[in-house]
Amino acid sequence: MTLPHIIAISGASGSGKSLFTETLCDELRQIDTDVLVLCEDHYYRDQTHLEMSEREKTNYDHPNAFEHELLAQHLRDLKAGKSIQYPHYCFKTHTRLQKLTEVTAHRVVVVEGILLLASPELMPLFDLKVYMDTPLDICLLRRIQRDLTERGRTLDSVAKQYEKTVKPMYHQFIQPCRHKANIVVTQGGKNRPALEVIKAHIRNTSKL
Ligand SMILES: Nc1ncnc2c1ncn2[C@@H]1O[C@H](COP(=O)(O)OP(=O)(O)O)[C@@H](O)[C@H]1O
Ligand SMILES: O=c1ccn([C@@H]2O[C@H](COP(=O)(O)O)[C@@H](O)[C@H]2O)c(=O)[nH]1
Repeated sequence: MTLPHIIAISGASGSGKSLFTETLCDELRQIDTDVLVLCEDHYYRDQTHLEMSEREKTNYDHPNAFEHELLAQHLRDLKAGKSIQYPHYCFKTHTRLQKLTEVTAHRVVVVEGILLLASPELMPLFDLKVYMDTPLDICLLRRIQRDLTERGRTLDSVAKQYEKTVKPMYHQFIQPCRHKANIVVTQGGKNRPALEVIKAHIRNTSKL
C-alpha cells in the first residue's frame, strides 16, 4: 500500500482548525479520497489520579499536557500500514474515557491540534504543515461560546484559564511555530481558496 500522506493542521484554540479539517475531509471524501482524521486532543494525558480541583489547575496549553510520544507512535504505525487504537478524552472530567477506536491505515491522514508543530518528535512525520492564523481576540470569542455550551465551563473559568495559560502558552509555543508551516491560512475554517489549494496539493502528491 502507498504510504499515507500526513497533514498537520495547527493553530490557536478557536482558530478554526476543526471546521477547516472537517470541511477539507468531507470534500476529499466526496472525490473518493480515503482520509482519516486524528485529533491531538484525544492524546491529552489522563488526569484520573488527581482530584478535580487539581485537574482544574493543570496547564492544558503546554506541550507536556499531551502524550505526543503515543501520537508519534500511531503516526509511524499508520505510515507502516498498520492499524492503531486511538484514545478518547473528556474535557468535562479531564480524563481519558474507557474507550479506544481502532482505525486502519488510510491514504491521507489529517491531524489537527494546537501544539503539533511544537513537537520535535511529530514534526518529521508531517508531509504538509498548515497553520491557522486567526487573531487571538476572535479565537477567544469563539472559545467562550464553545466552552460554555460544549465543555461545561463558566465565563469566569474561561477568563481565568485564558489569562493564566491559554494566552501565555500561545505566545510561548503556538505562534512561534507559524514559520514552520508550509501554508498559513487566514480567515479561519471558511477560507475557500485555502481549502482548494490544499485539496489540489493532496491530489497531486498522494498518488490517489
Ligand atoms: N471563518 C469562520 N467564520 C465564522 N465562524 C468560524 C470560522 N472558522 C471557524 N468558525 C467557528 O468558530 C468556532 C471555533 O472553530 P473550531 O474550528 O472549532 O476551532 P478550533 O478547532 O481551532 O478550536 C466554531 O464554532 C466554528 O464553526
Ligand atoms: O482538560 C482540558 C484539556 C484541554 N483544554 C483546552 O482545550 C484547548 C485545546 O482544544 P481546541 O479544541 O484546540 O480548542 C486548549 O487550549 C486547552 O486549554 C481544557 O480546557 N481542558
